[in-house]
Amino acid sequence: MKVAWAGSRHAVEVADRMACLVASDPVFRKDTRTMLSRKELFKDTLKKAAHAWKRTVELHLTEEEANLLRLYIDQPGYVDLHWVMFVPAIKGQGTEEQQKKWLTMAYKFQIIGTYAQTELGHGSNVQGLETTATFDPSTDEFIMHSPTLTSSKWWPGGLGKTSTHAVVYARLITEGKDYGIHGFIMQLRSLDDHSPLPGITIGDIGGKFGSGAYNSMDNGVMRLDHVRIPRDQMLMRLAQVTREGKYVHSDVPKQLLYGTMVYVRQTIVADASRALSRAVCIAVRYGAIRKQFGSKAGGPETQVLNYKTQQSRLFPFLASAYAFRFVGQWLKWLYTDVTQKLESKDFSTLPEAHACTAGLKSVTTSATADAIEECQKLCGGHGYLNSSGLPELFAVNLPACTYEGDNVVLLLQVARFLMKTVSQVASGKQPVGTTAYMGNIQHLMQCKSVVNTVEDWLNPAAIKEVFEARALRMAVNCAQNISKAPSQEEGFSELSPDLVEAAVAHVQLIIVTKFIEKLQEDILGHGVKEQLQKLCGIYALHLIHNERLGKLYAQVRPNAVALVDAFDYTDHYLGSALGRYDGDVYSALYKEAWKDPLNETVVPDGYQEHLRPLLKQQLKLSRL
Ligand SMILES: CCCCC/C=C\C/C=C\C/C=C\C/C=C\C/C=C\C=C\C(=O)SCCNC(=O)CCNC(=O)[C@H](O)C(C)(C)COP(=O)(O)OP(=O)(O)OC[C@H]1O[C@@H](n2cnc3c(N)ncnc32)[C@H](O)[C@@H]1OP(=O)(O)O
Ligand SMILES: Cc1cc2nc3c(=O)[nH]c(=O)nc-3n(C[C@H](O)[C@H](O)[C@H](O)COP(=O)(O)OP(=O)(O)OC[C@H]3O[C@@H](n4cnc5c(N)ncnc54)[C@H](O)[C@@H]3O)c2cc1C
Repeated sequence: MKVAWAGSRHAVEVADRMACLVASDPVFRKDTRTMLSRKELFKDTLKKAAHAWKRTVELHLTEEEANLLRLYIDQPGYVDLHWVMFVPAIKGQGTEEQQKKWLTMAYKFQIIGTYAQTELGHGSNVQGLETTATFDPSTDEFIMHSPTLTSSKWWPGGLGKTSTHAVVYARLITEGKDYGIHGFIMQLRSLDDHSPLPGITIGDIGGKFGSGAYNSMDNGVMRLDHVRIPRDQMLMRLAQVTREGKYVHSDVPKQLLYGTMVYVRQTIVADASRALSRAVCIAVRYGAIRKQFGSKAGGPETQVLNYKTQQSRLFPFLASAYAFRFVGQWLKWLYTDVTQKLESKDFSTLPEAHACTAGLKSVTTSATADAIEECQKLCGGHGYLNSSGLPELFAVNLPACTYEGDNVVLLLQVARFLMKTVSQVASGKQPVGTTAYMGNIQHLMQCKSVVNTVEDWLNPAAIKEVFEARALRMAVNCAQNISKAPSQEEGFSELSPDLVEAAVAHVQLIIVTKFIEKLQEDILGHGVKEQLQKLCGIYALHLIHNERLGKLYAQVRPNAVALVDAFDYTDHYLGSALGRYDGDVYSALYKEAWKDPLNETVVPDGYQEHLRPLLKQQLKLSRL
């Protein structure tokens, strides 16, 4: 089962090695992280990142191993933005020459970069960004400026205190004309003493939700006051400005400017499956240990995991963790395929890549955030403790519903793609890729229920057809209602709640389809495929509230712990007294409690000043 989850024996081996490397290194301890002040936590993050780099160099780690090291350290910090966004942005939007110059320094960590797109006034609406980059032909420079308060760059990770450079997105103005948003490389801080360069005001935007969590990341604010950069620091793969100031657009779609976001969205689907699997691992293992209430005859108490209500709340999340893992593996293939096609100037699959990355990022992160919160409740009071690992897991992963694109905004992008497809089908064009099912419109719009017997509900072909019919009917219904509106734009706006639902149905069809396709592969291990088939059934049927679920839950229960052990997480990475592999929950909870600084003294600070006088006064009053 480990191989099915990890993807290959090699992946299992590398993951185990990196997880143990982190778990065995005291510098990477994280059990006291939620007890640190914001400044202590930030400094701890700098220490960990520097140590991780040192170990990477000492051990000659590969890029795959170094990424896993960063992942198992599990502490958001500037390195994430450097590797996950700054480097990909230069790769995707820089010329060969610019890549050579800047990536050489970035790979050697001679500079630390971030991705500065969002502003105080605009995040979702990229075309509404206000920062300006005005070309000055007299000096062959761009003048980078924040013309308004709302144009302040706001949120970029690492911007506050660590990044020395950034890819800054700004309105390109030359010869008096505004050509819209383009990317520029800017140095922000001195490489000698780390002080901000002239004209740059920069700092952290302040504390964020949850203790520990994303507070390890210095999300920053930056204002630019007519800062000059050389013309060759405009990322010029997609468009150029000549020495004379002429704007020249390359023969590539302007949406490639958004390429970095598409890349990160596809990685986030894998992150969501990982975060969800961690929460499910904790809740399932704890549910097998925790006993509450026994038979009336005074028999042994019952494992809470045996309660049908616990199973009906928890097992869909177990199934979703596997479903998101498999669709994330497919999405990584799709992204790679589209990127290869782009190299040969084949842009035909760009819309599909945008719709799939946007839709899957949205659906998986929303489901994961909701599931982690529910896993906290599934663990009762102890799920609320930081030592359970669940509050921090929730706090770190909740923003994934917003960063890299607000989930509703992204679903509306999917809806736009679906409406275009429906109109193309109406004009006789055969859809391909993830919308191919829409070409079967006659059959799917009229087909009676393809599932008549209870057993049909476990027939993958029948389930797939049910999800195709559901998605198609919702999309066609929206298209028909939009066509009745005074204009396409008004109709789209009026129908946007329904369009979001139709987009979710389409994305859930993709997830179900990829789970079914995964089960058609050779899957190693005795009985593994059968278990995955049950999880596929649970994932699909829980989305349409089917009465077969109870039987499936009962069939999965005996293997539930084995299914979460297959995630192969160390206790260090799981970071949970409830989810420990050895199940020694109560002694772990008790031990963790005493680490809290509040327990450093038996009589608490503040007693003499505030509690003792009060108690004495009340005692005196009671004797009057
Ligand atoms: C982080 C640490 C965690 C610790 C754990 C450790 C390790 C974990 C491993 C790695 C970390 C993983 C993840 C962490 C990474 C990120 C988190 C941290 C940082 C976050 C960074 C950010 O948030 S960066 C900023 C993100 N911002 C956005 O996403 C903005 C969203 N808005 C947009 O994308 C656009 O504004 C828009 C798409 C909504 C609208 O764009 P617009 O230009 O207005 O276009 P239209 O809507 O008019 O459409 C025009 C046509 O273009 C098509 N299109 C739009 N977008 C794209 C695209 N991206 N690709 C291709 N095509 C696109 C659109 O479909 C239209 O086409 P048609 O005209 O044919 O319909
Ligand atoms: C932890 C974290 C890290 C981040 N890191 C970075 C970073 O490194 N670099 C960077 O550039 N940015 C970063 N961001 C910013 C992030 O990308 C934006 O917050 C995100 O794109 C959402 O944009 P917004 O904040 O403007 O939300 P808004 O768009 O203002 O959303 C507010 C509400 O308006 C709704 N809404 C907006 N437009 C529409 C519409 N057309 N139709 C219907 N509803 C709509 C949304 O659904 C939402 O409910 C980060 C954010 C977070 C939380």
